[in-house]
Amino acid sequence: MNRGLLLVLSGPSGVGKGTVCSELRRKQDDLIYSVSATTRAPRQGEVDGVNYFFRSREQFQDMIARDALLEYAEYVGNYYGTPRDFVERTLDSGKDIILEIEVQGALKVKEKFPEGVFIFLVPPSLEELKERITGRGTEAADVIDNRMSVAVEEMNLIRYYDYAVVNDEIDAACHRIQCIITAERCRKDRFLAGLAAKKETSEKA
Ligand SMILES: Nc1nc2c(ncn2[C@@H]2O[C@H](COP(=O)(O)OP(=O)(O)O)[C@@H](O)[C@H]2O)c(=O)[nH]1
Ligand SMILES: Nc1ncnc2c1ncn2[C@@H]1O[C@H](COP(=O)(O)OP(=O)(O)O)[C@@H](O)[C@H]1O
Repeated sequence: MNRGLLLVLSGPSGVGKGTVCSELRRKQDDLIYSVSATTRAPRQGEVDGVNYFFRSREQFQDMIARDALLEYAEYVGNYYGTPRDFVERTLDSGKDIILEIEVQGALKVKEKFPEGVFIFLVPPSLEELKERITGRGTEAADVIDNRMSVAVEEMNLIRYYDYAVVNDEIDAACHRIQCIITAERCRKDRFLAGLAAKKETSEKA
């Protein structure tokens, strides 16, 4: 069985990762979506096991100690991490999986899965980014300032990614990501077909 593709969607907080990923979820049902664990409190409407696995700091530290996380990061005072088993099992079953995570965690995933496809979502401008974070209304003013200064630093990490996708409009950004997925699937198929052809030639020789 060929392993599935590992896709990572990252970018600064407030750029629209969650929004674009939800849209992708509606449009692309042949992708598996990884659910992260976090110590942050659930926002209104968020459901444990669907949006996140909401855990205490002790529970999260226990997951770290058991090496149950593929990566984790402390972000604006809370832990966020990707449960390892689910990702490994999905890839082993040949299915493609997408992780929607912040940039530090994405780079840690890259160390472990350099063959992954790393997509950086870019805001149309920093002004628009601040408006989106403020407009969402989930953060206090000091947290917004903190997130903005983190965001400016995070933009520098774009060079480690395979693709940059501007999130000007949700539909357009989603479409660009779908094009990347199609292209990467074709590339993988061509690569595997090439390997099979080589094997056949060497077996004949
Ligand atoms: N490293 C890492 N980051 C994550 C994970 N899950 C979510 N994040 C990121 O953590 C940041 C904060 O997430 P959240 O509190 O839900 O806020 P929001 O995404 O800005 O609405 C976002 O950039 C998420 O993409 C994870 O498993 N690992
Ligand atoms: N293309 C877009 N145009 C306008 N607003 C957007 C766009 N994408 C996301 N948003 C809004 O920006 C805010 C932050 O989006 P969110 O998905 O929570 O970001 P992230 O997950 O990257 O932190 C939300 O209020 C969302 O509705």
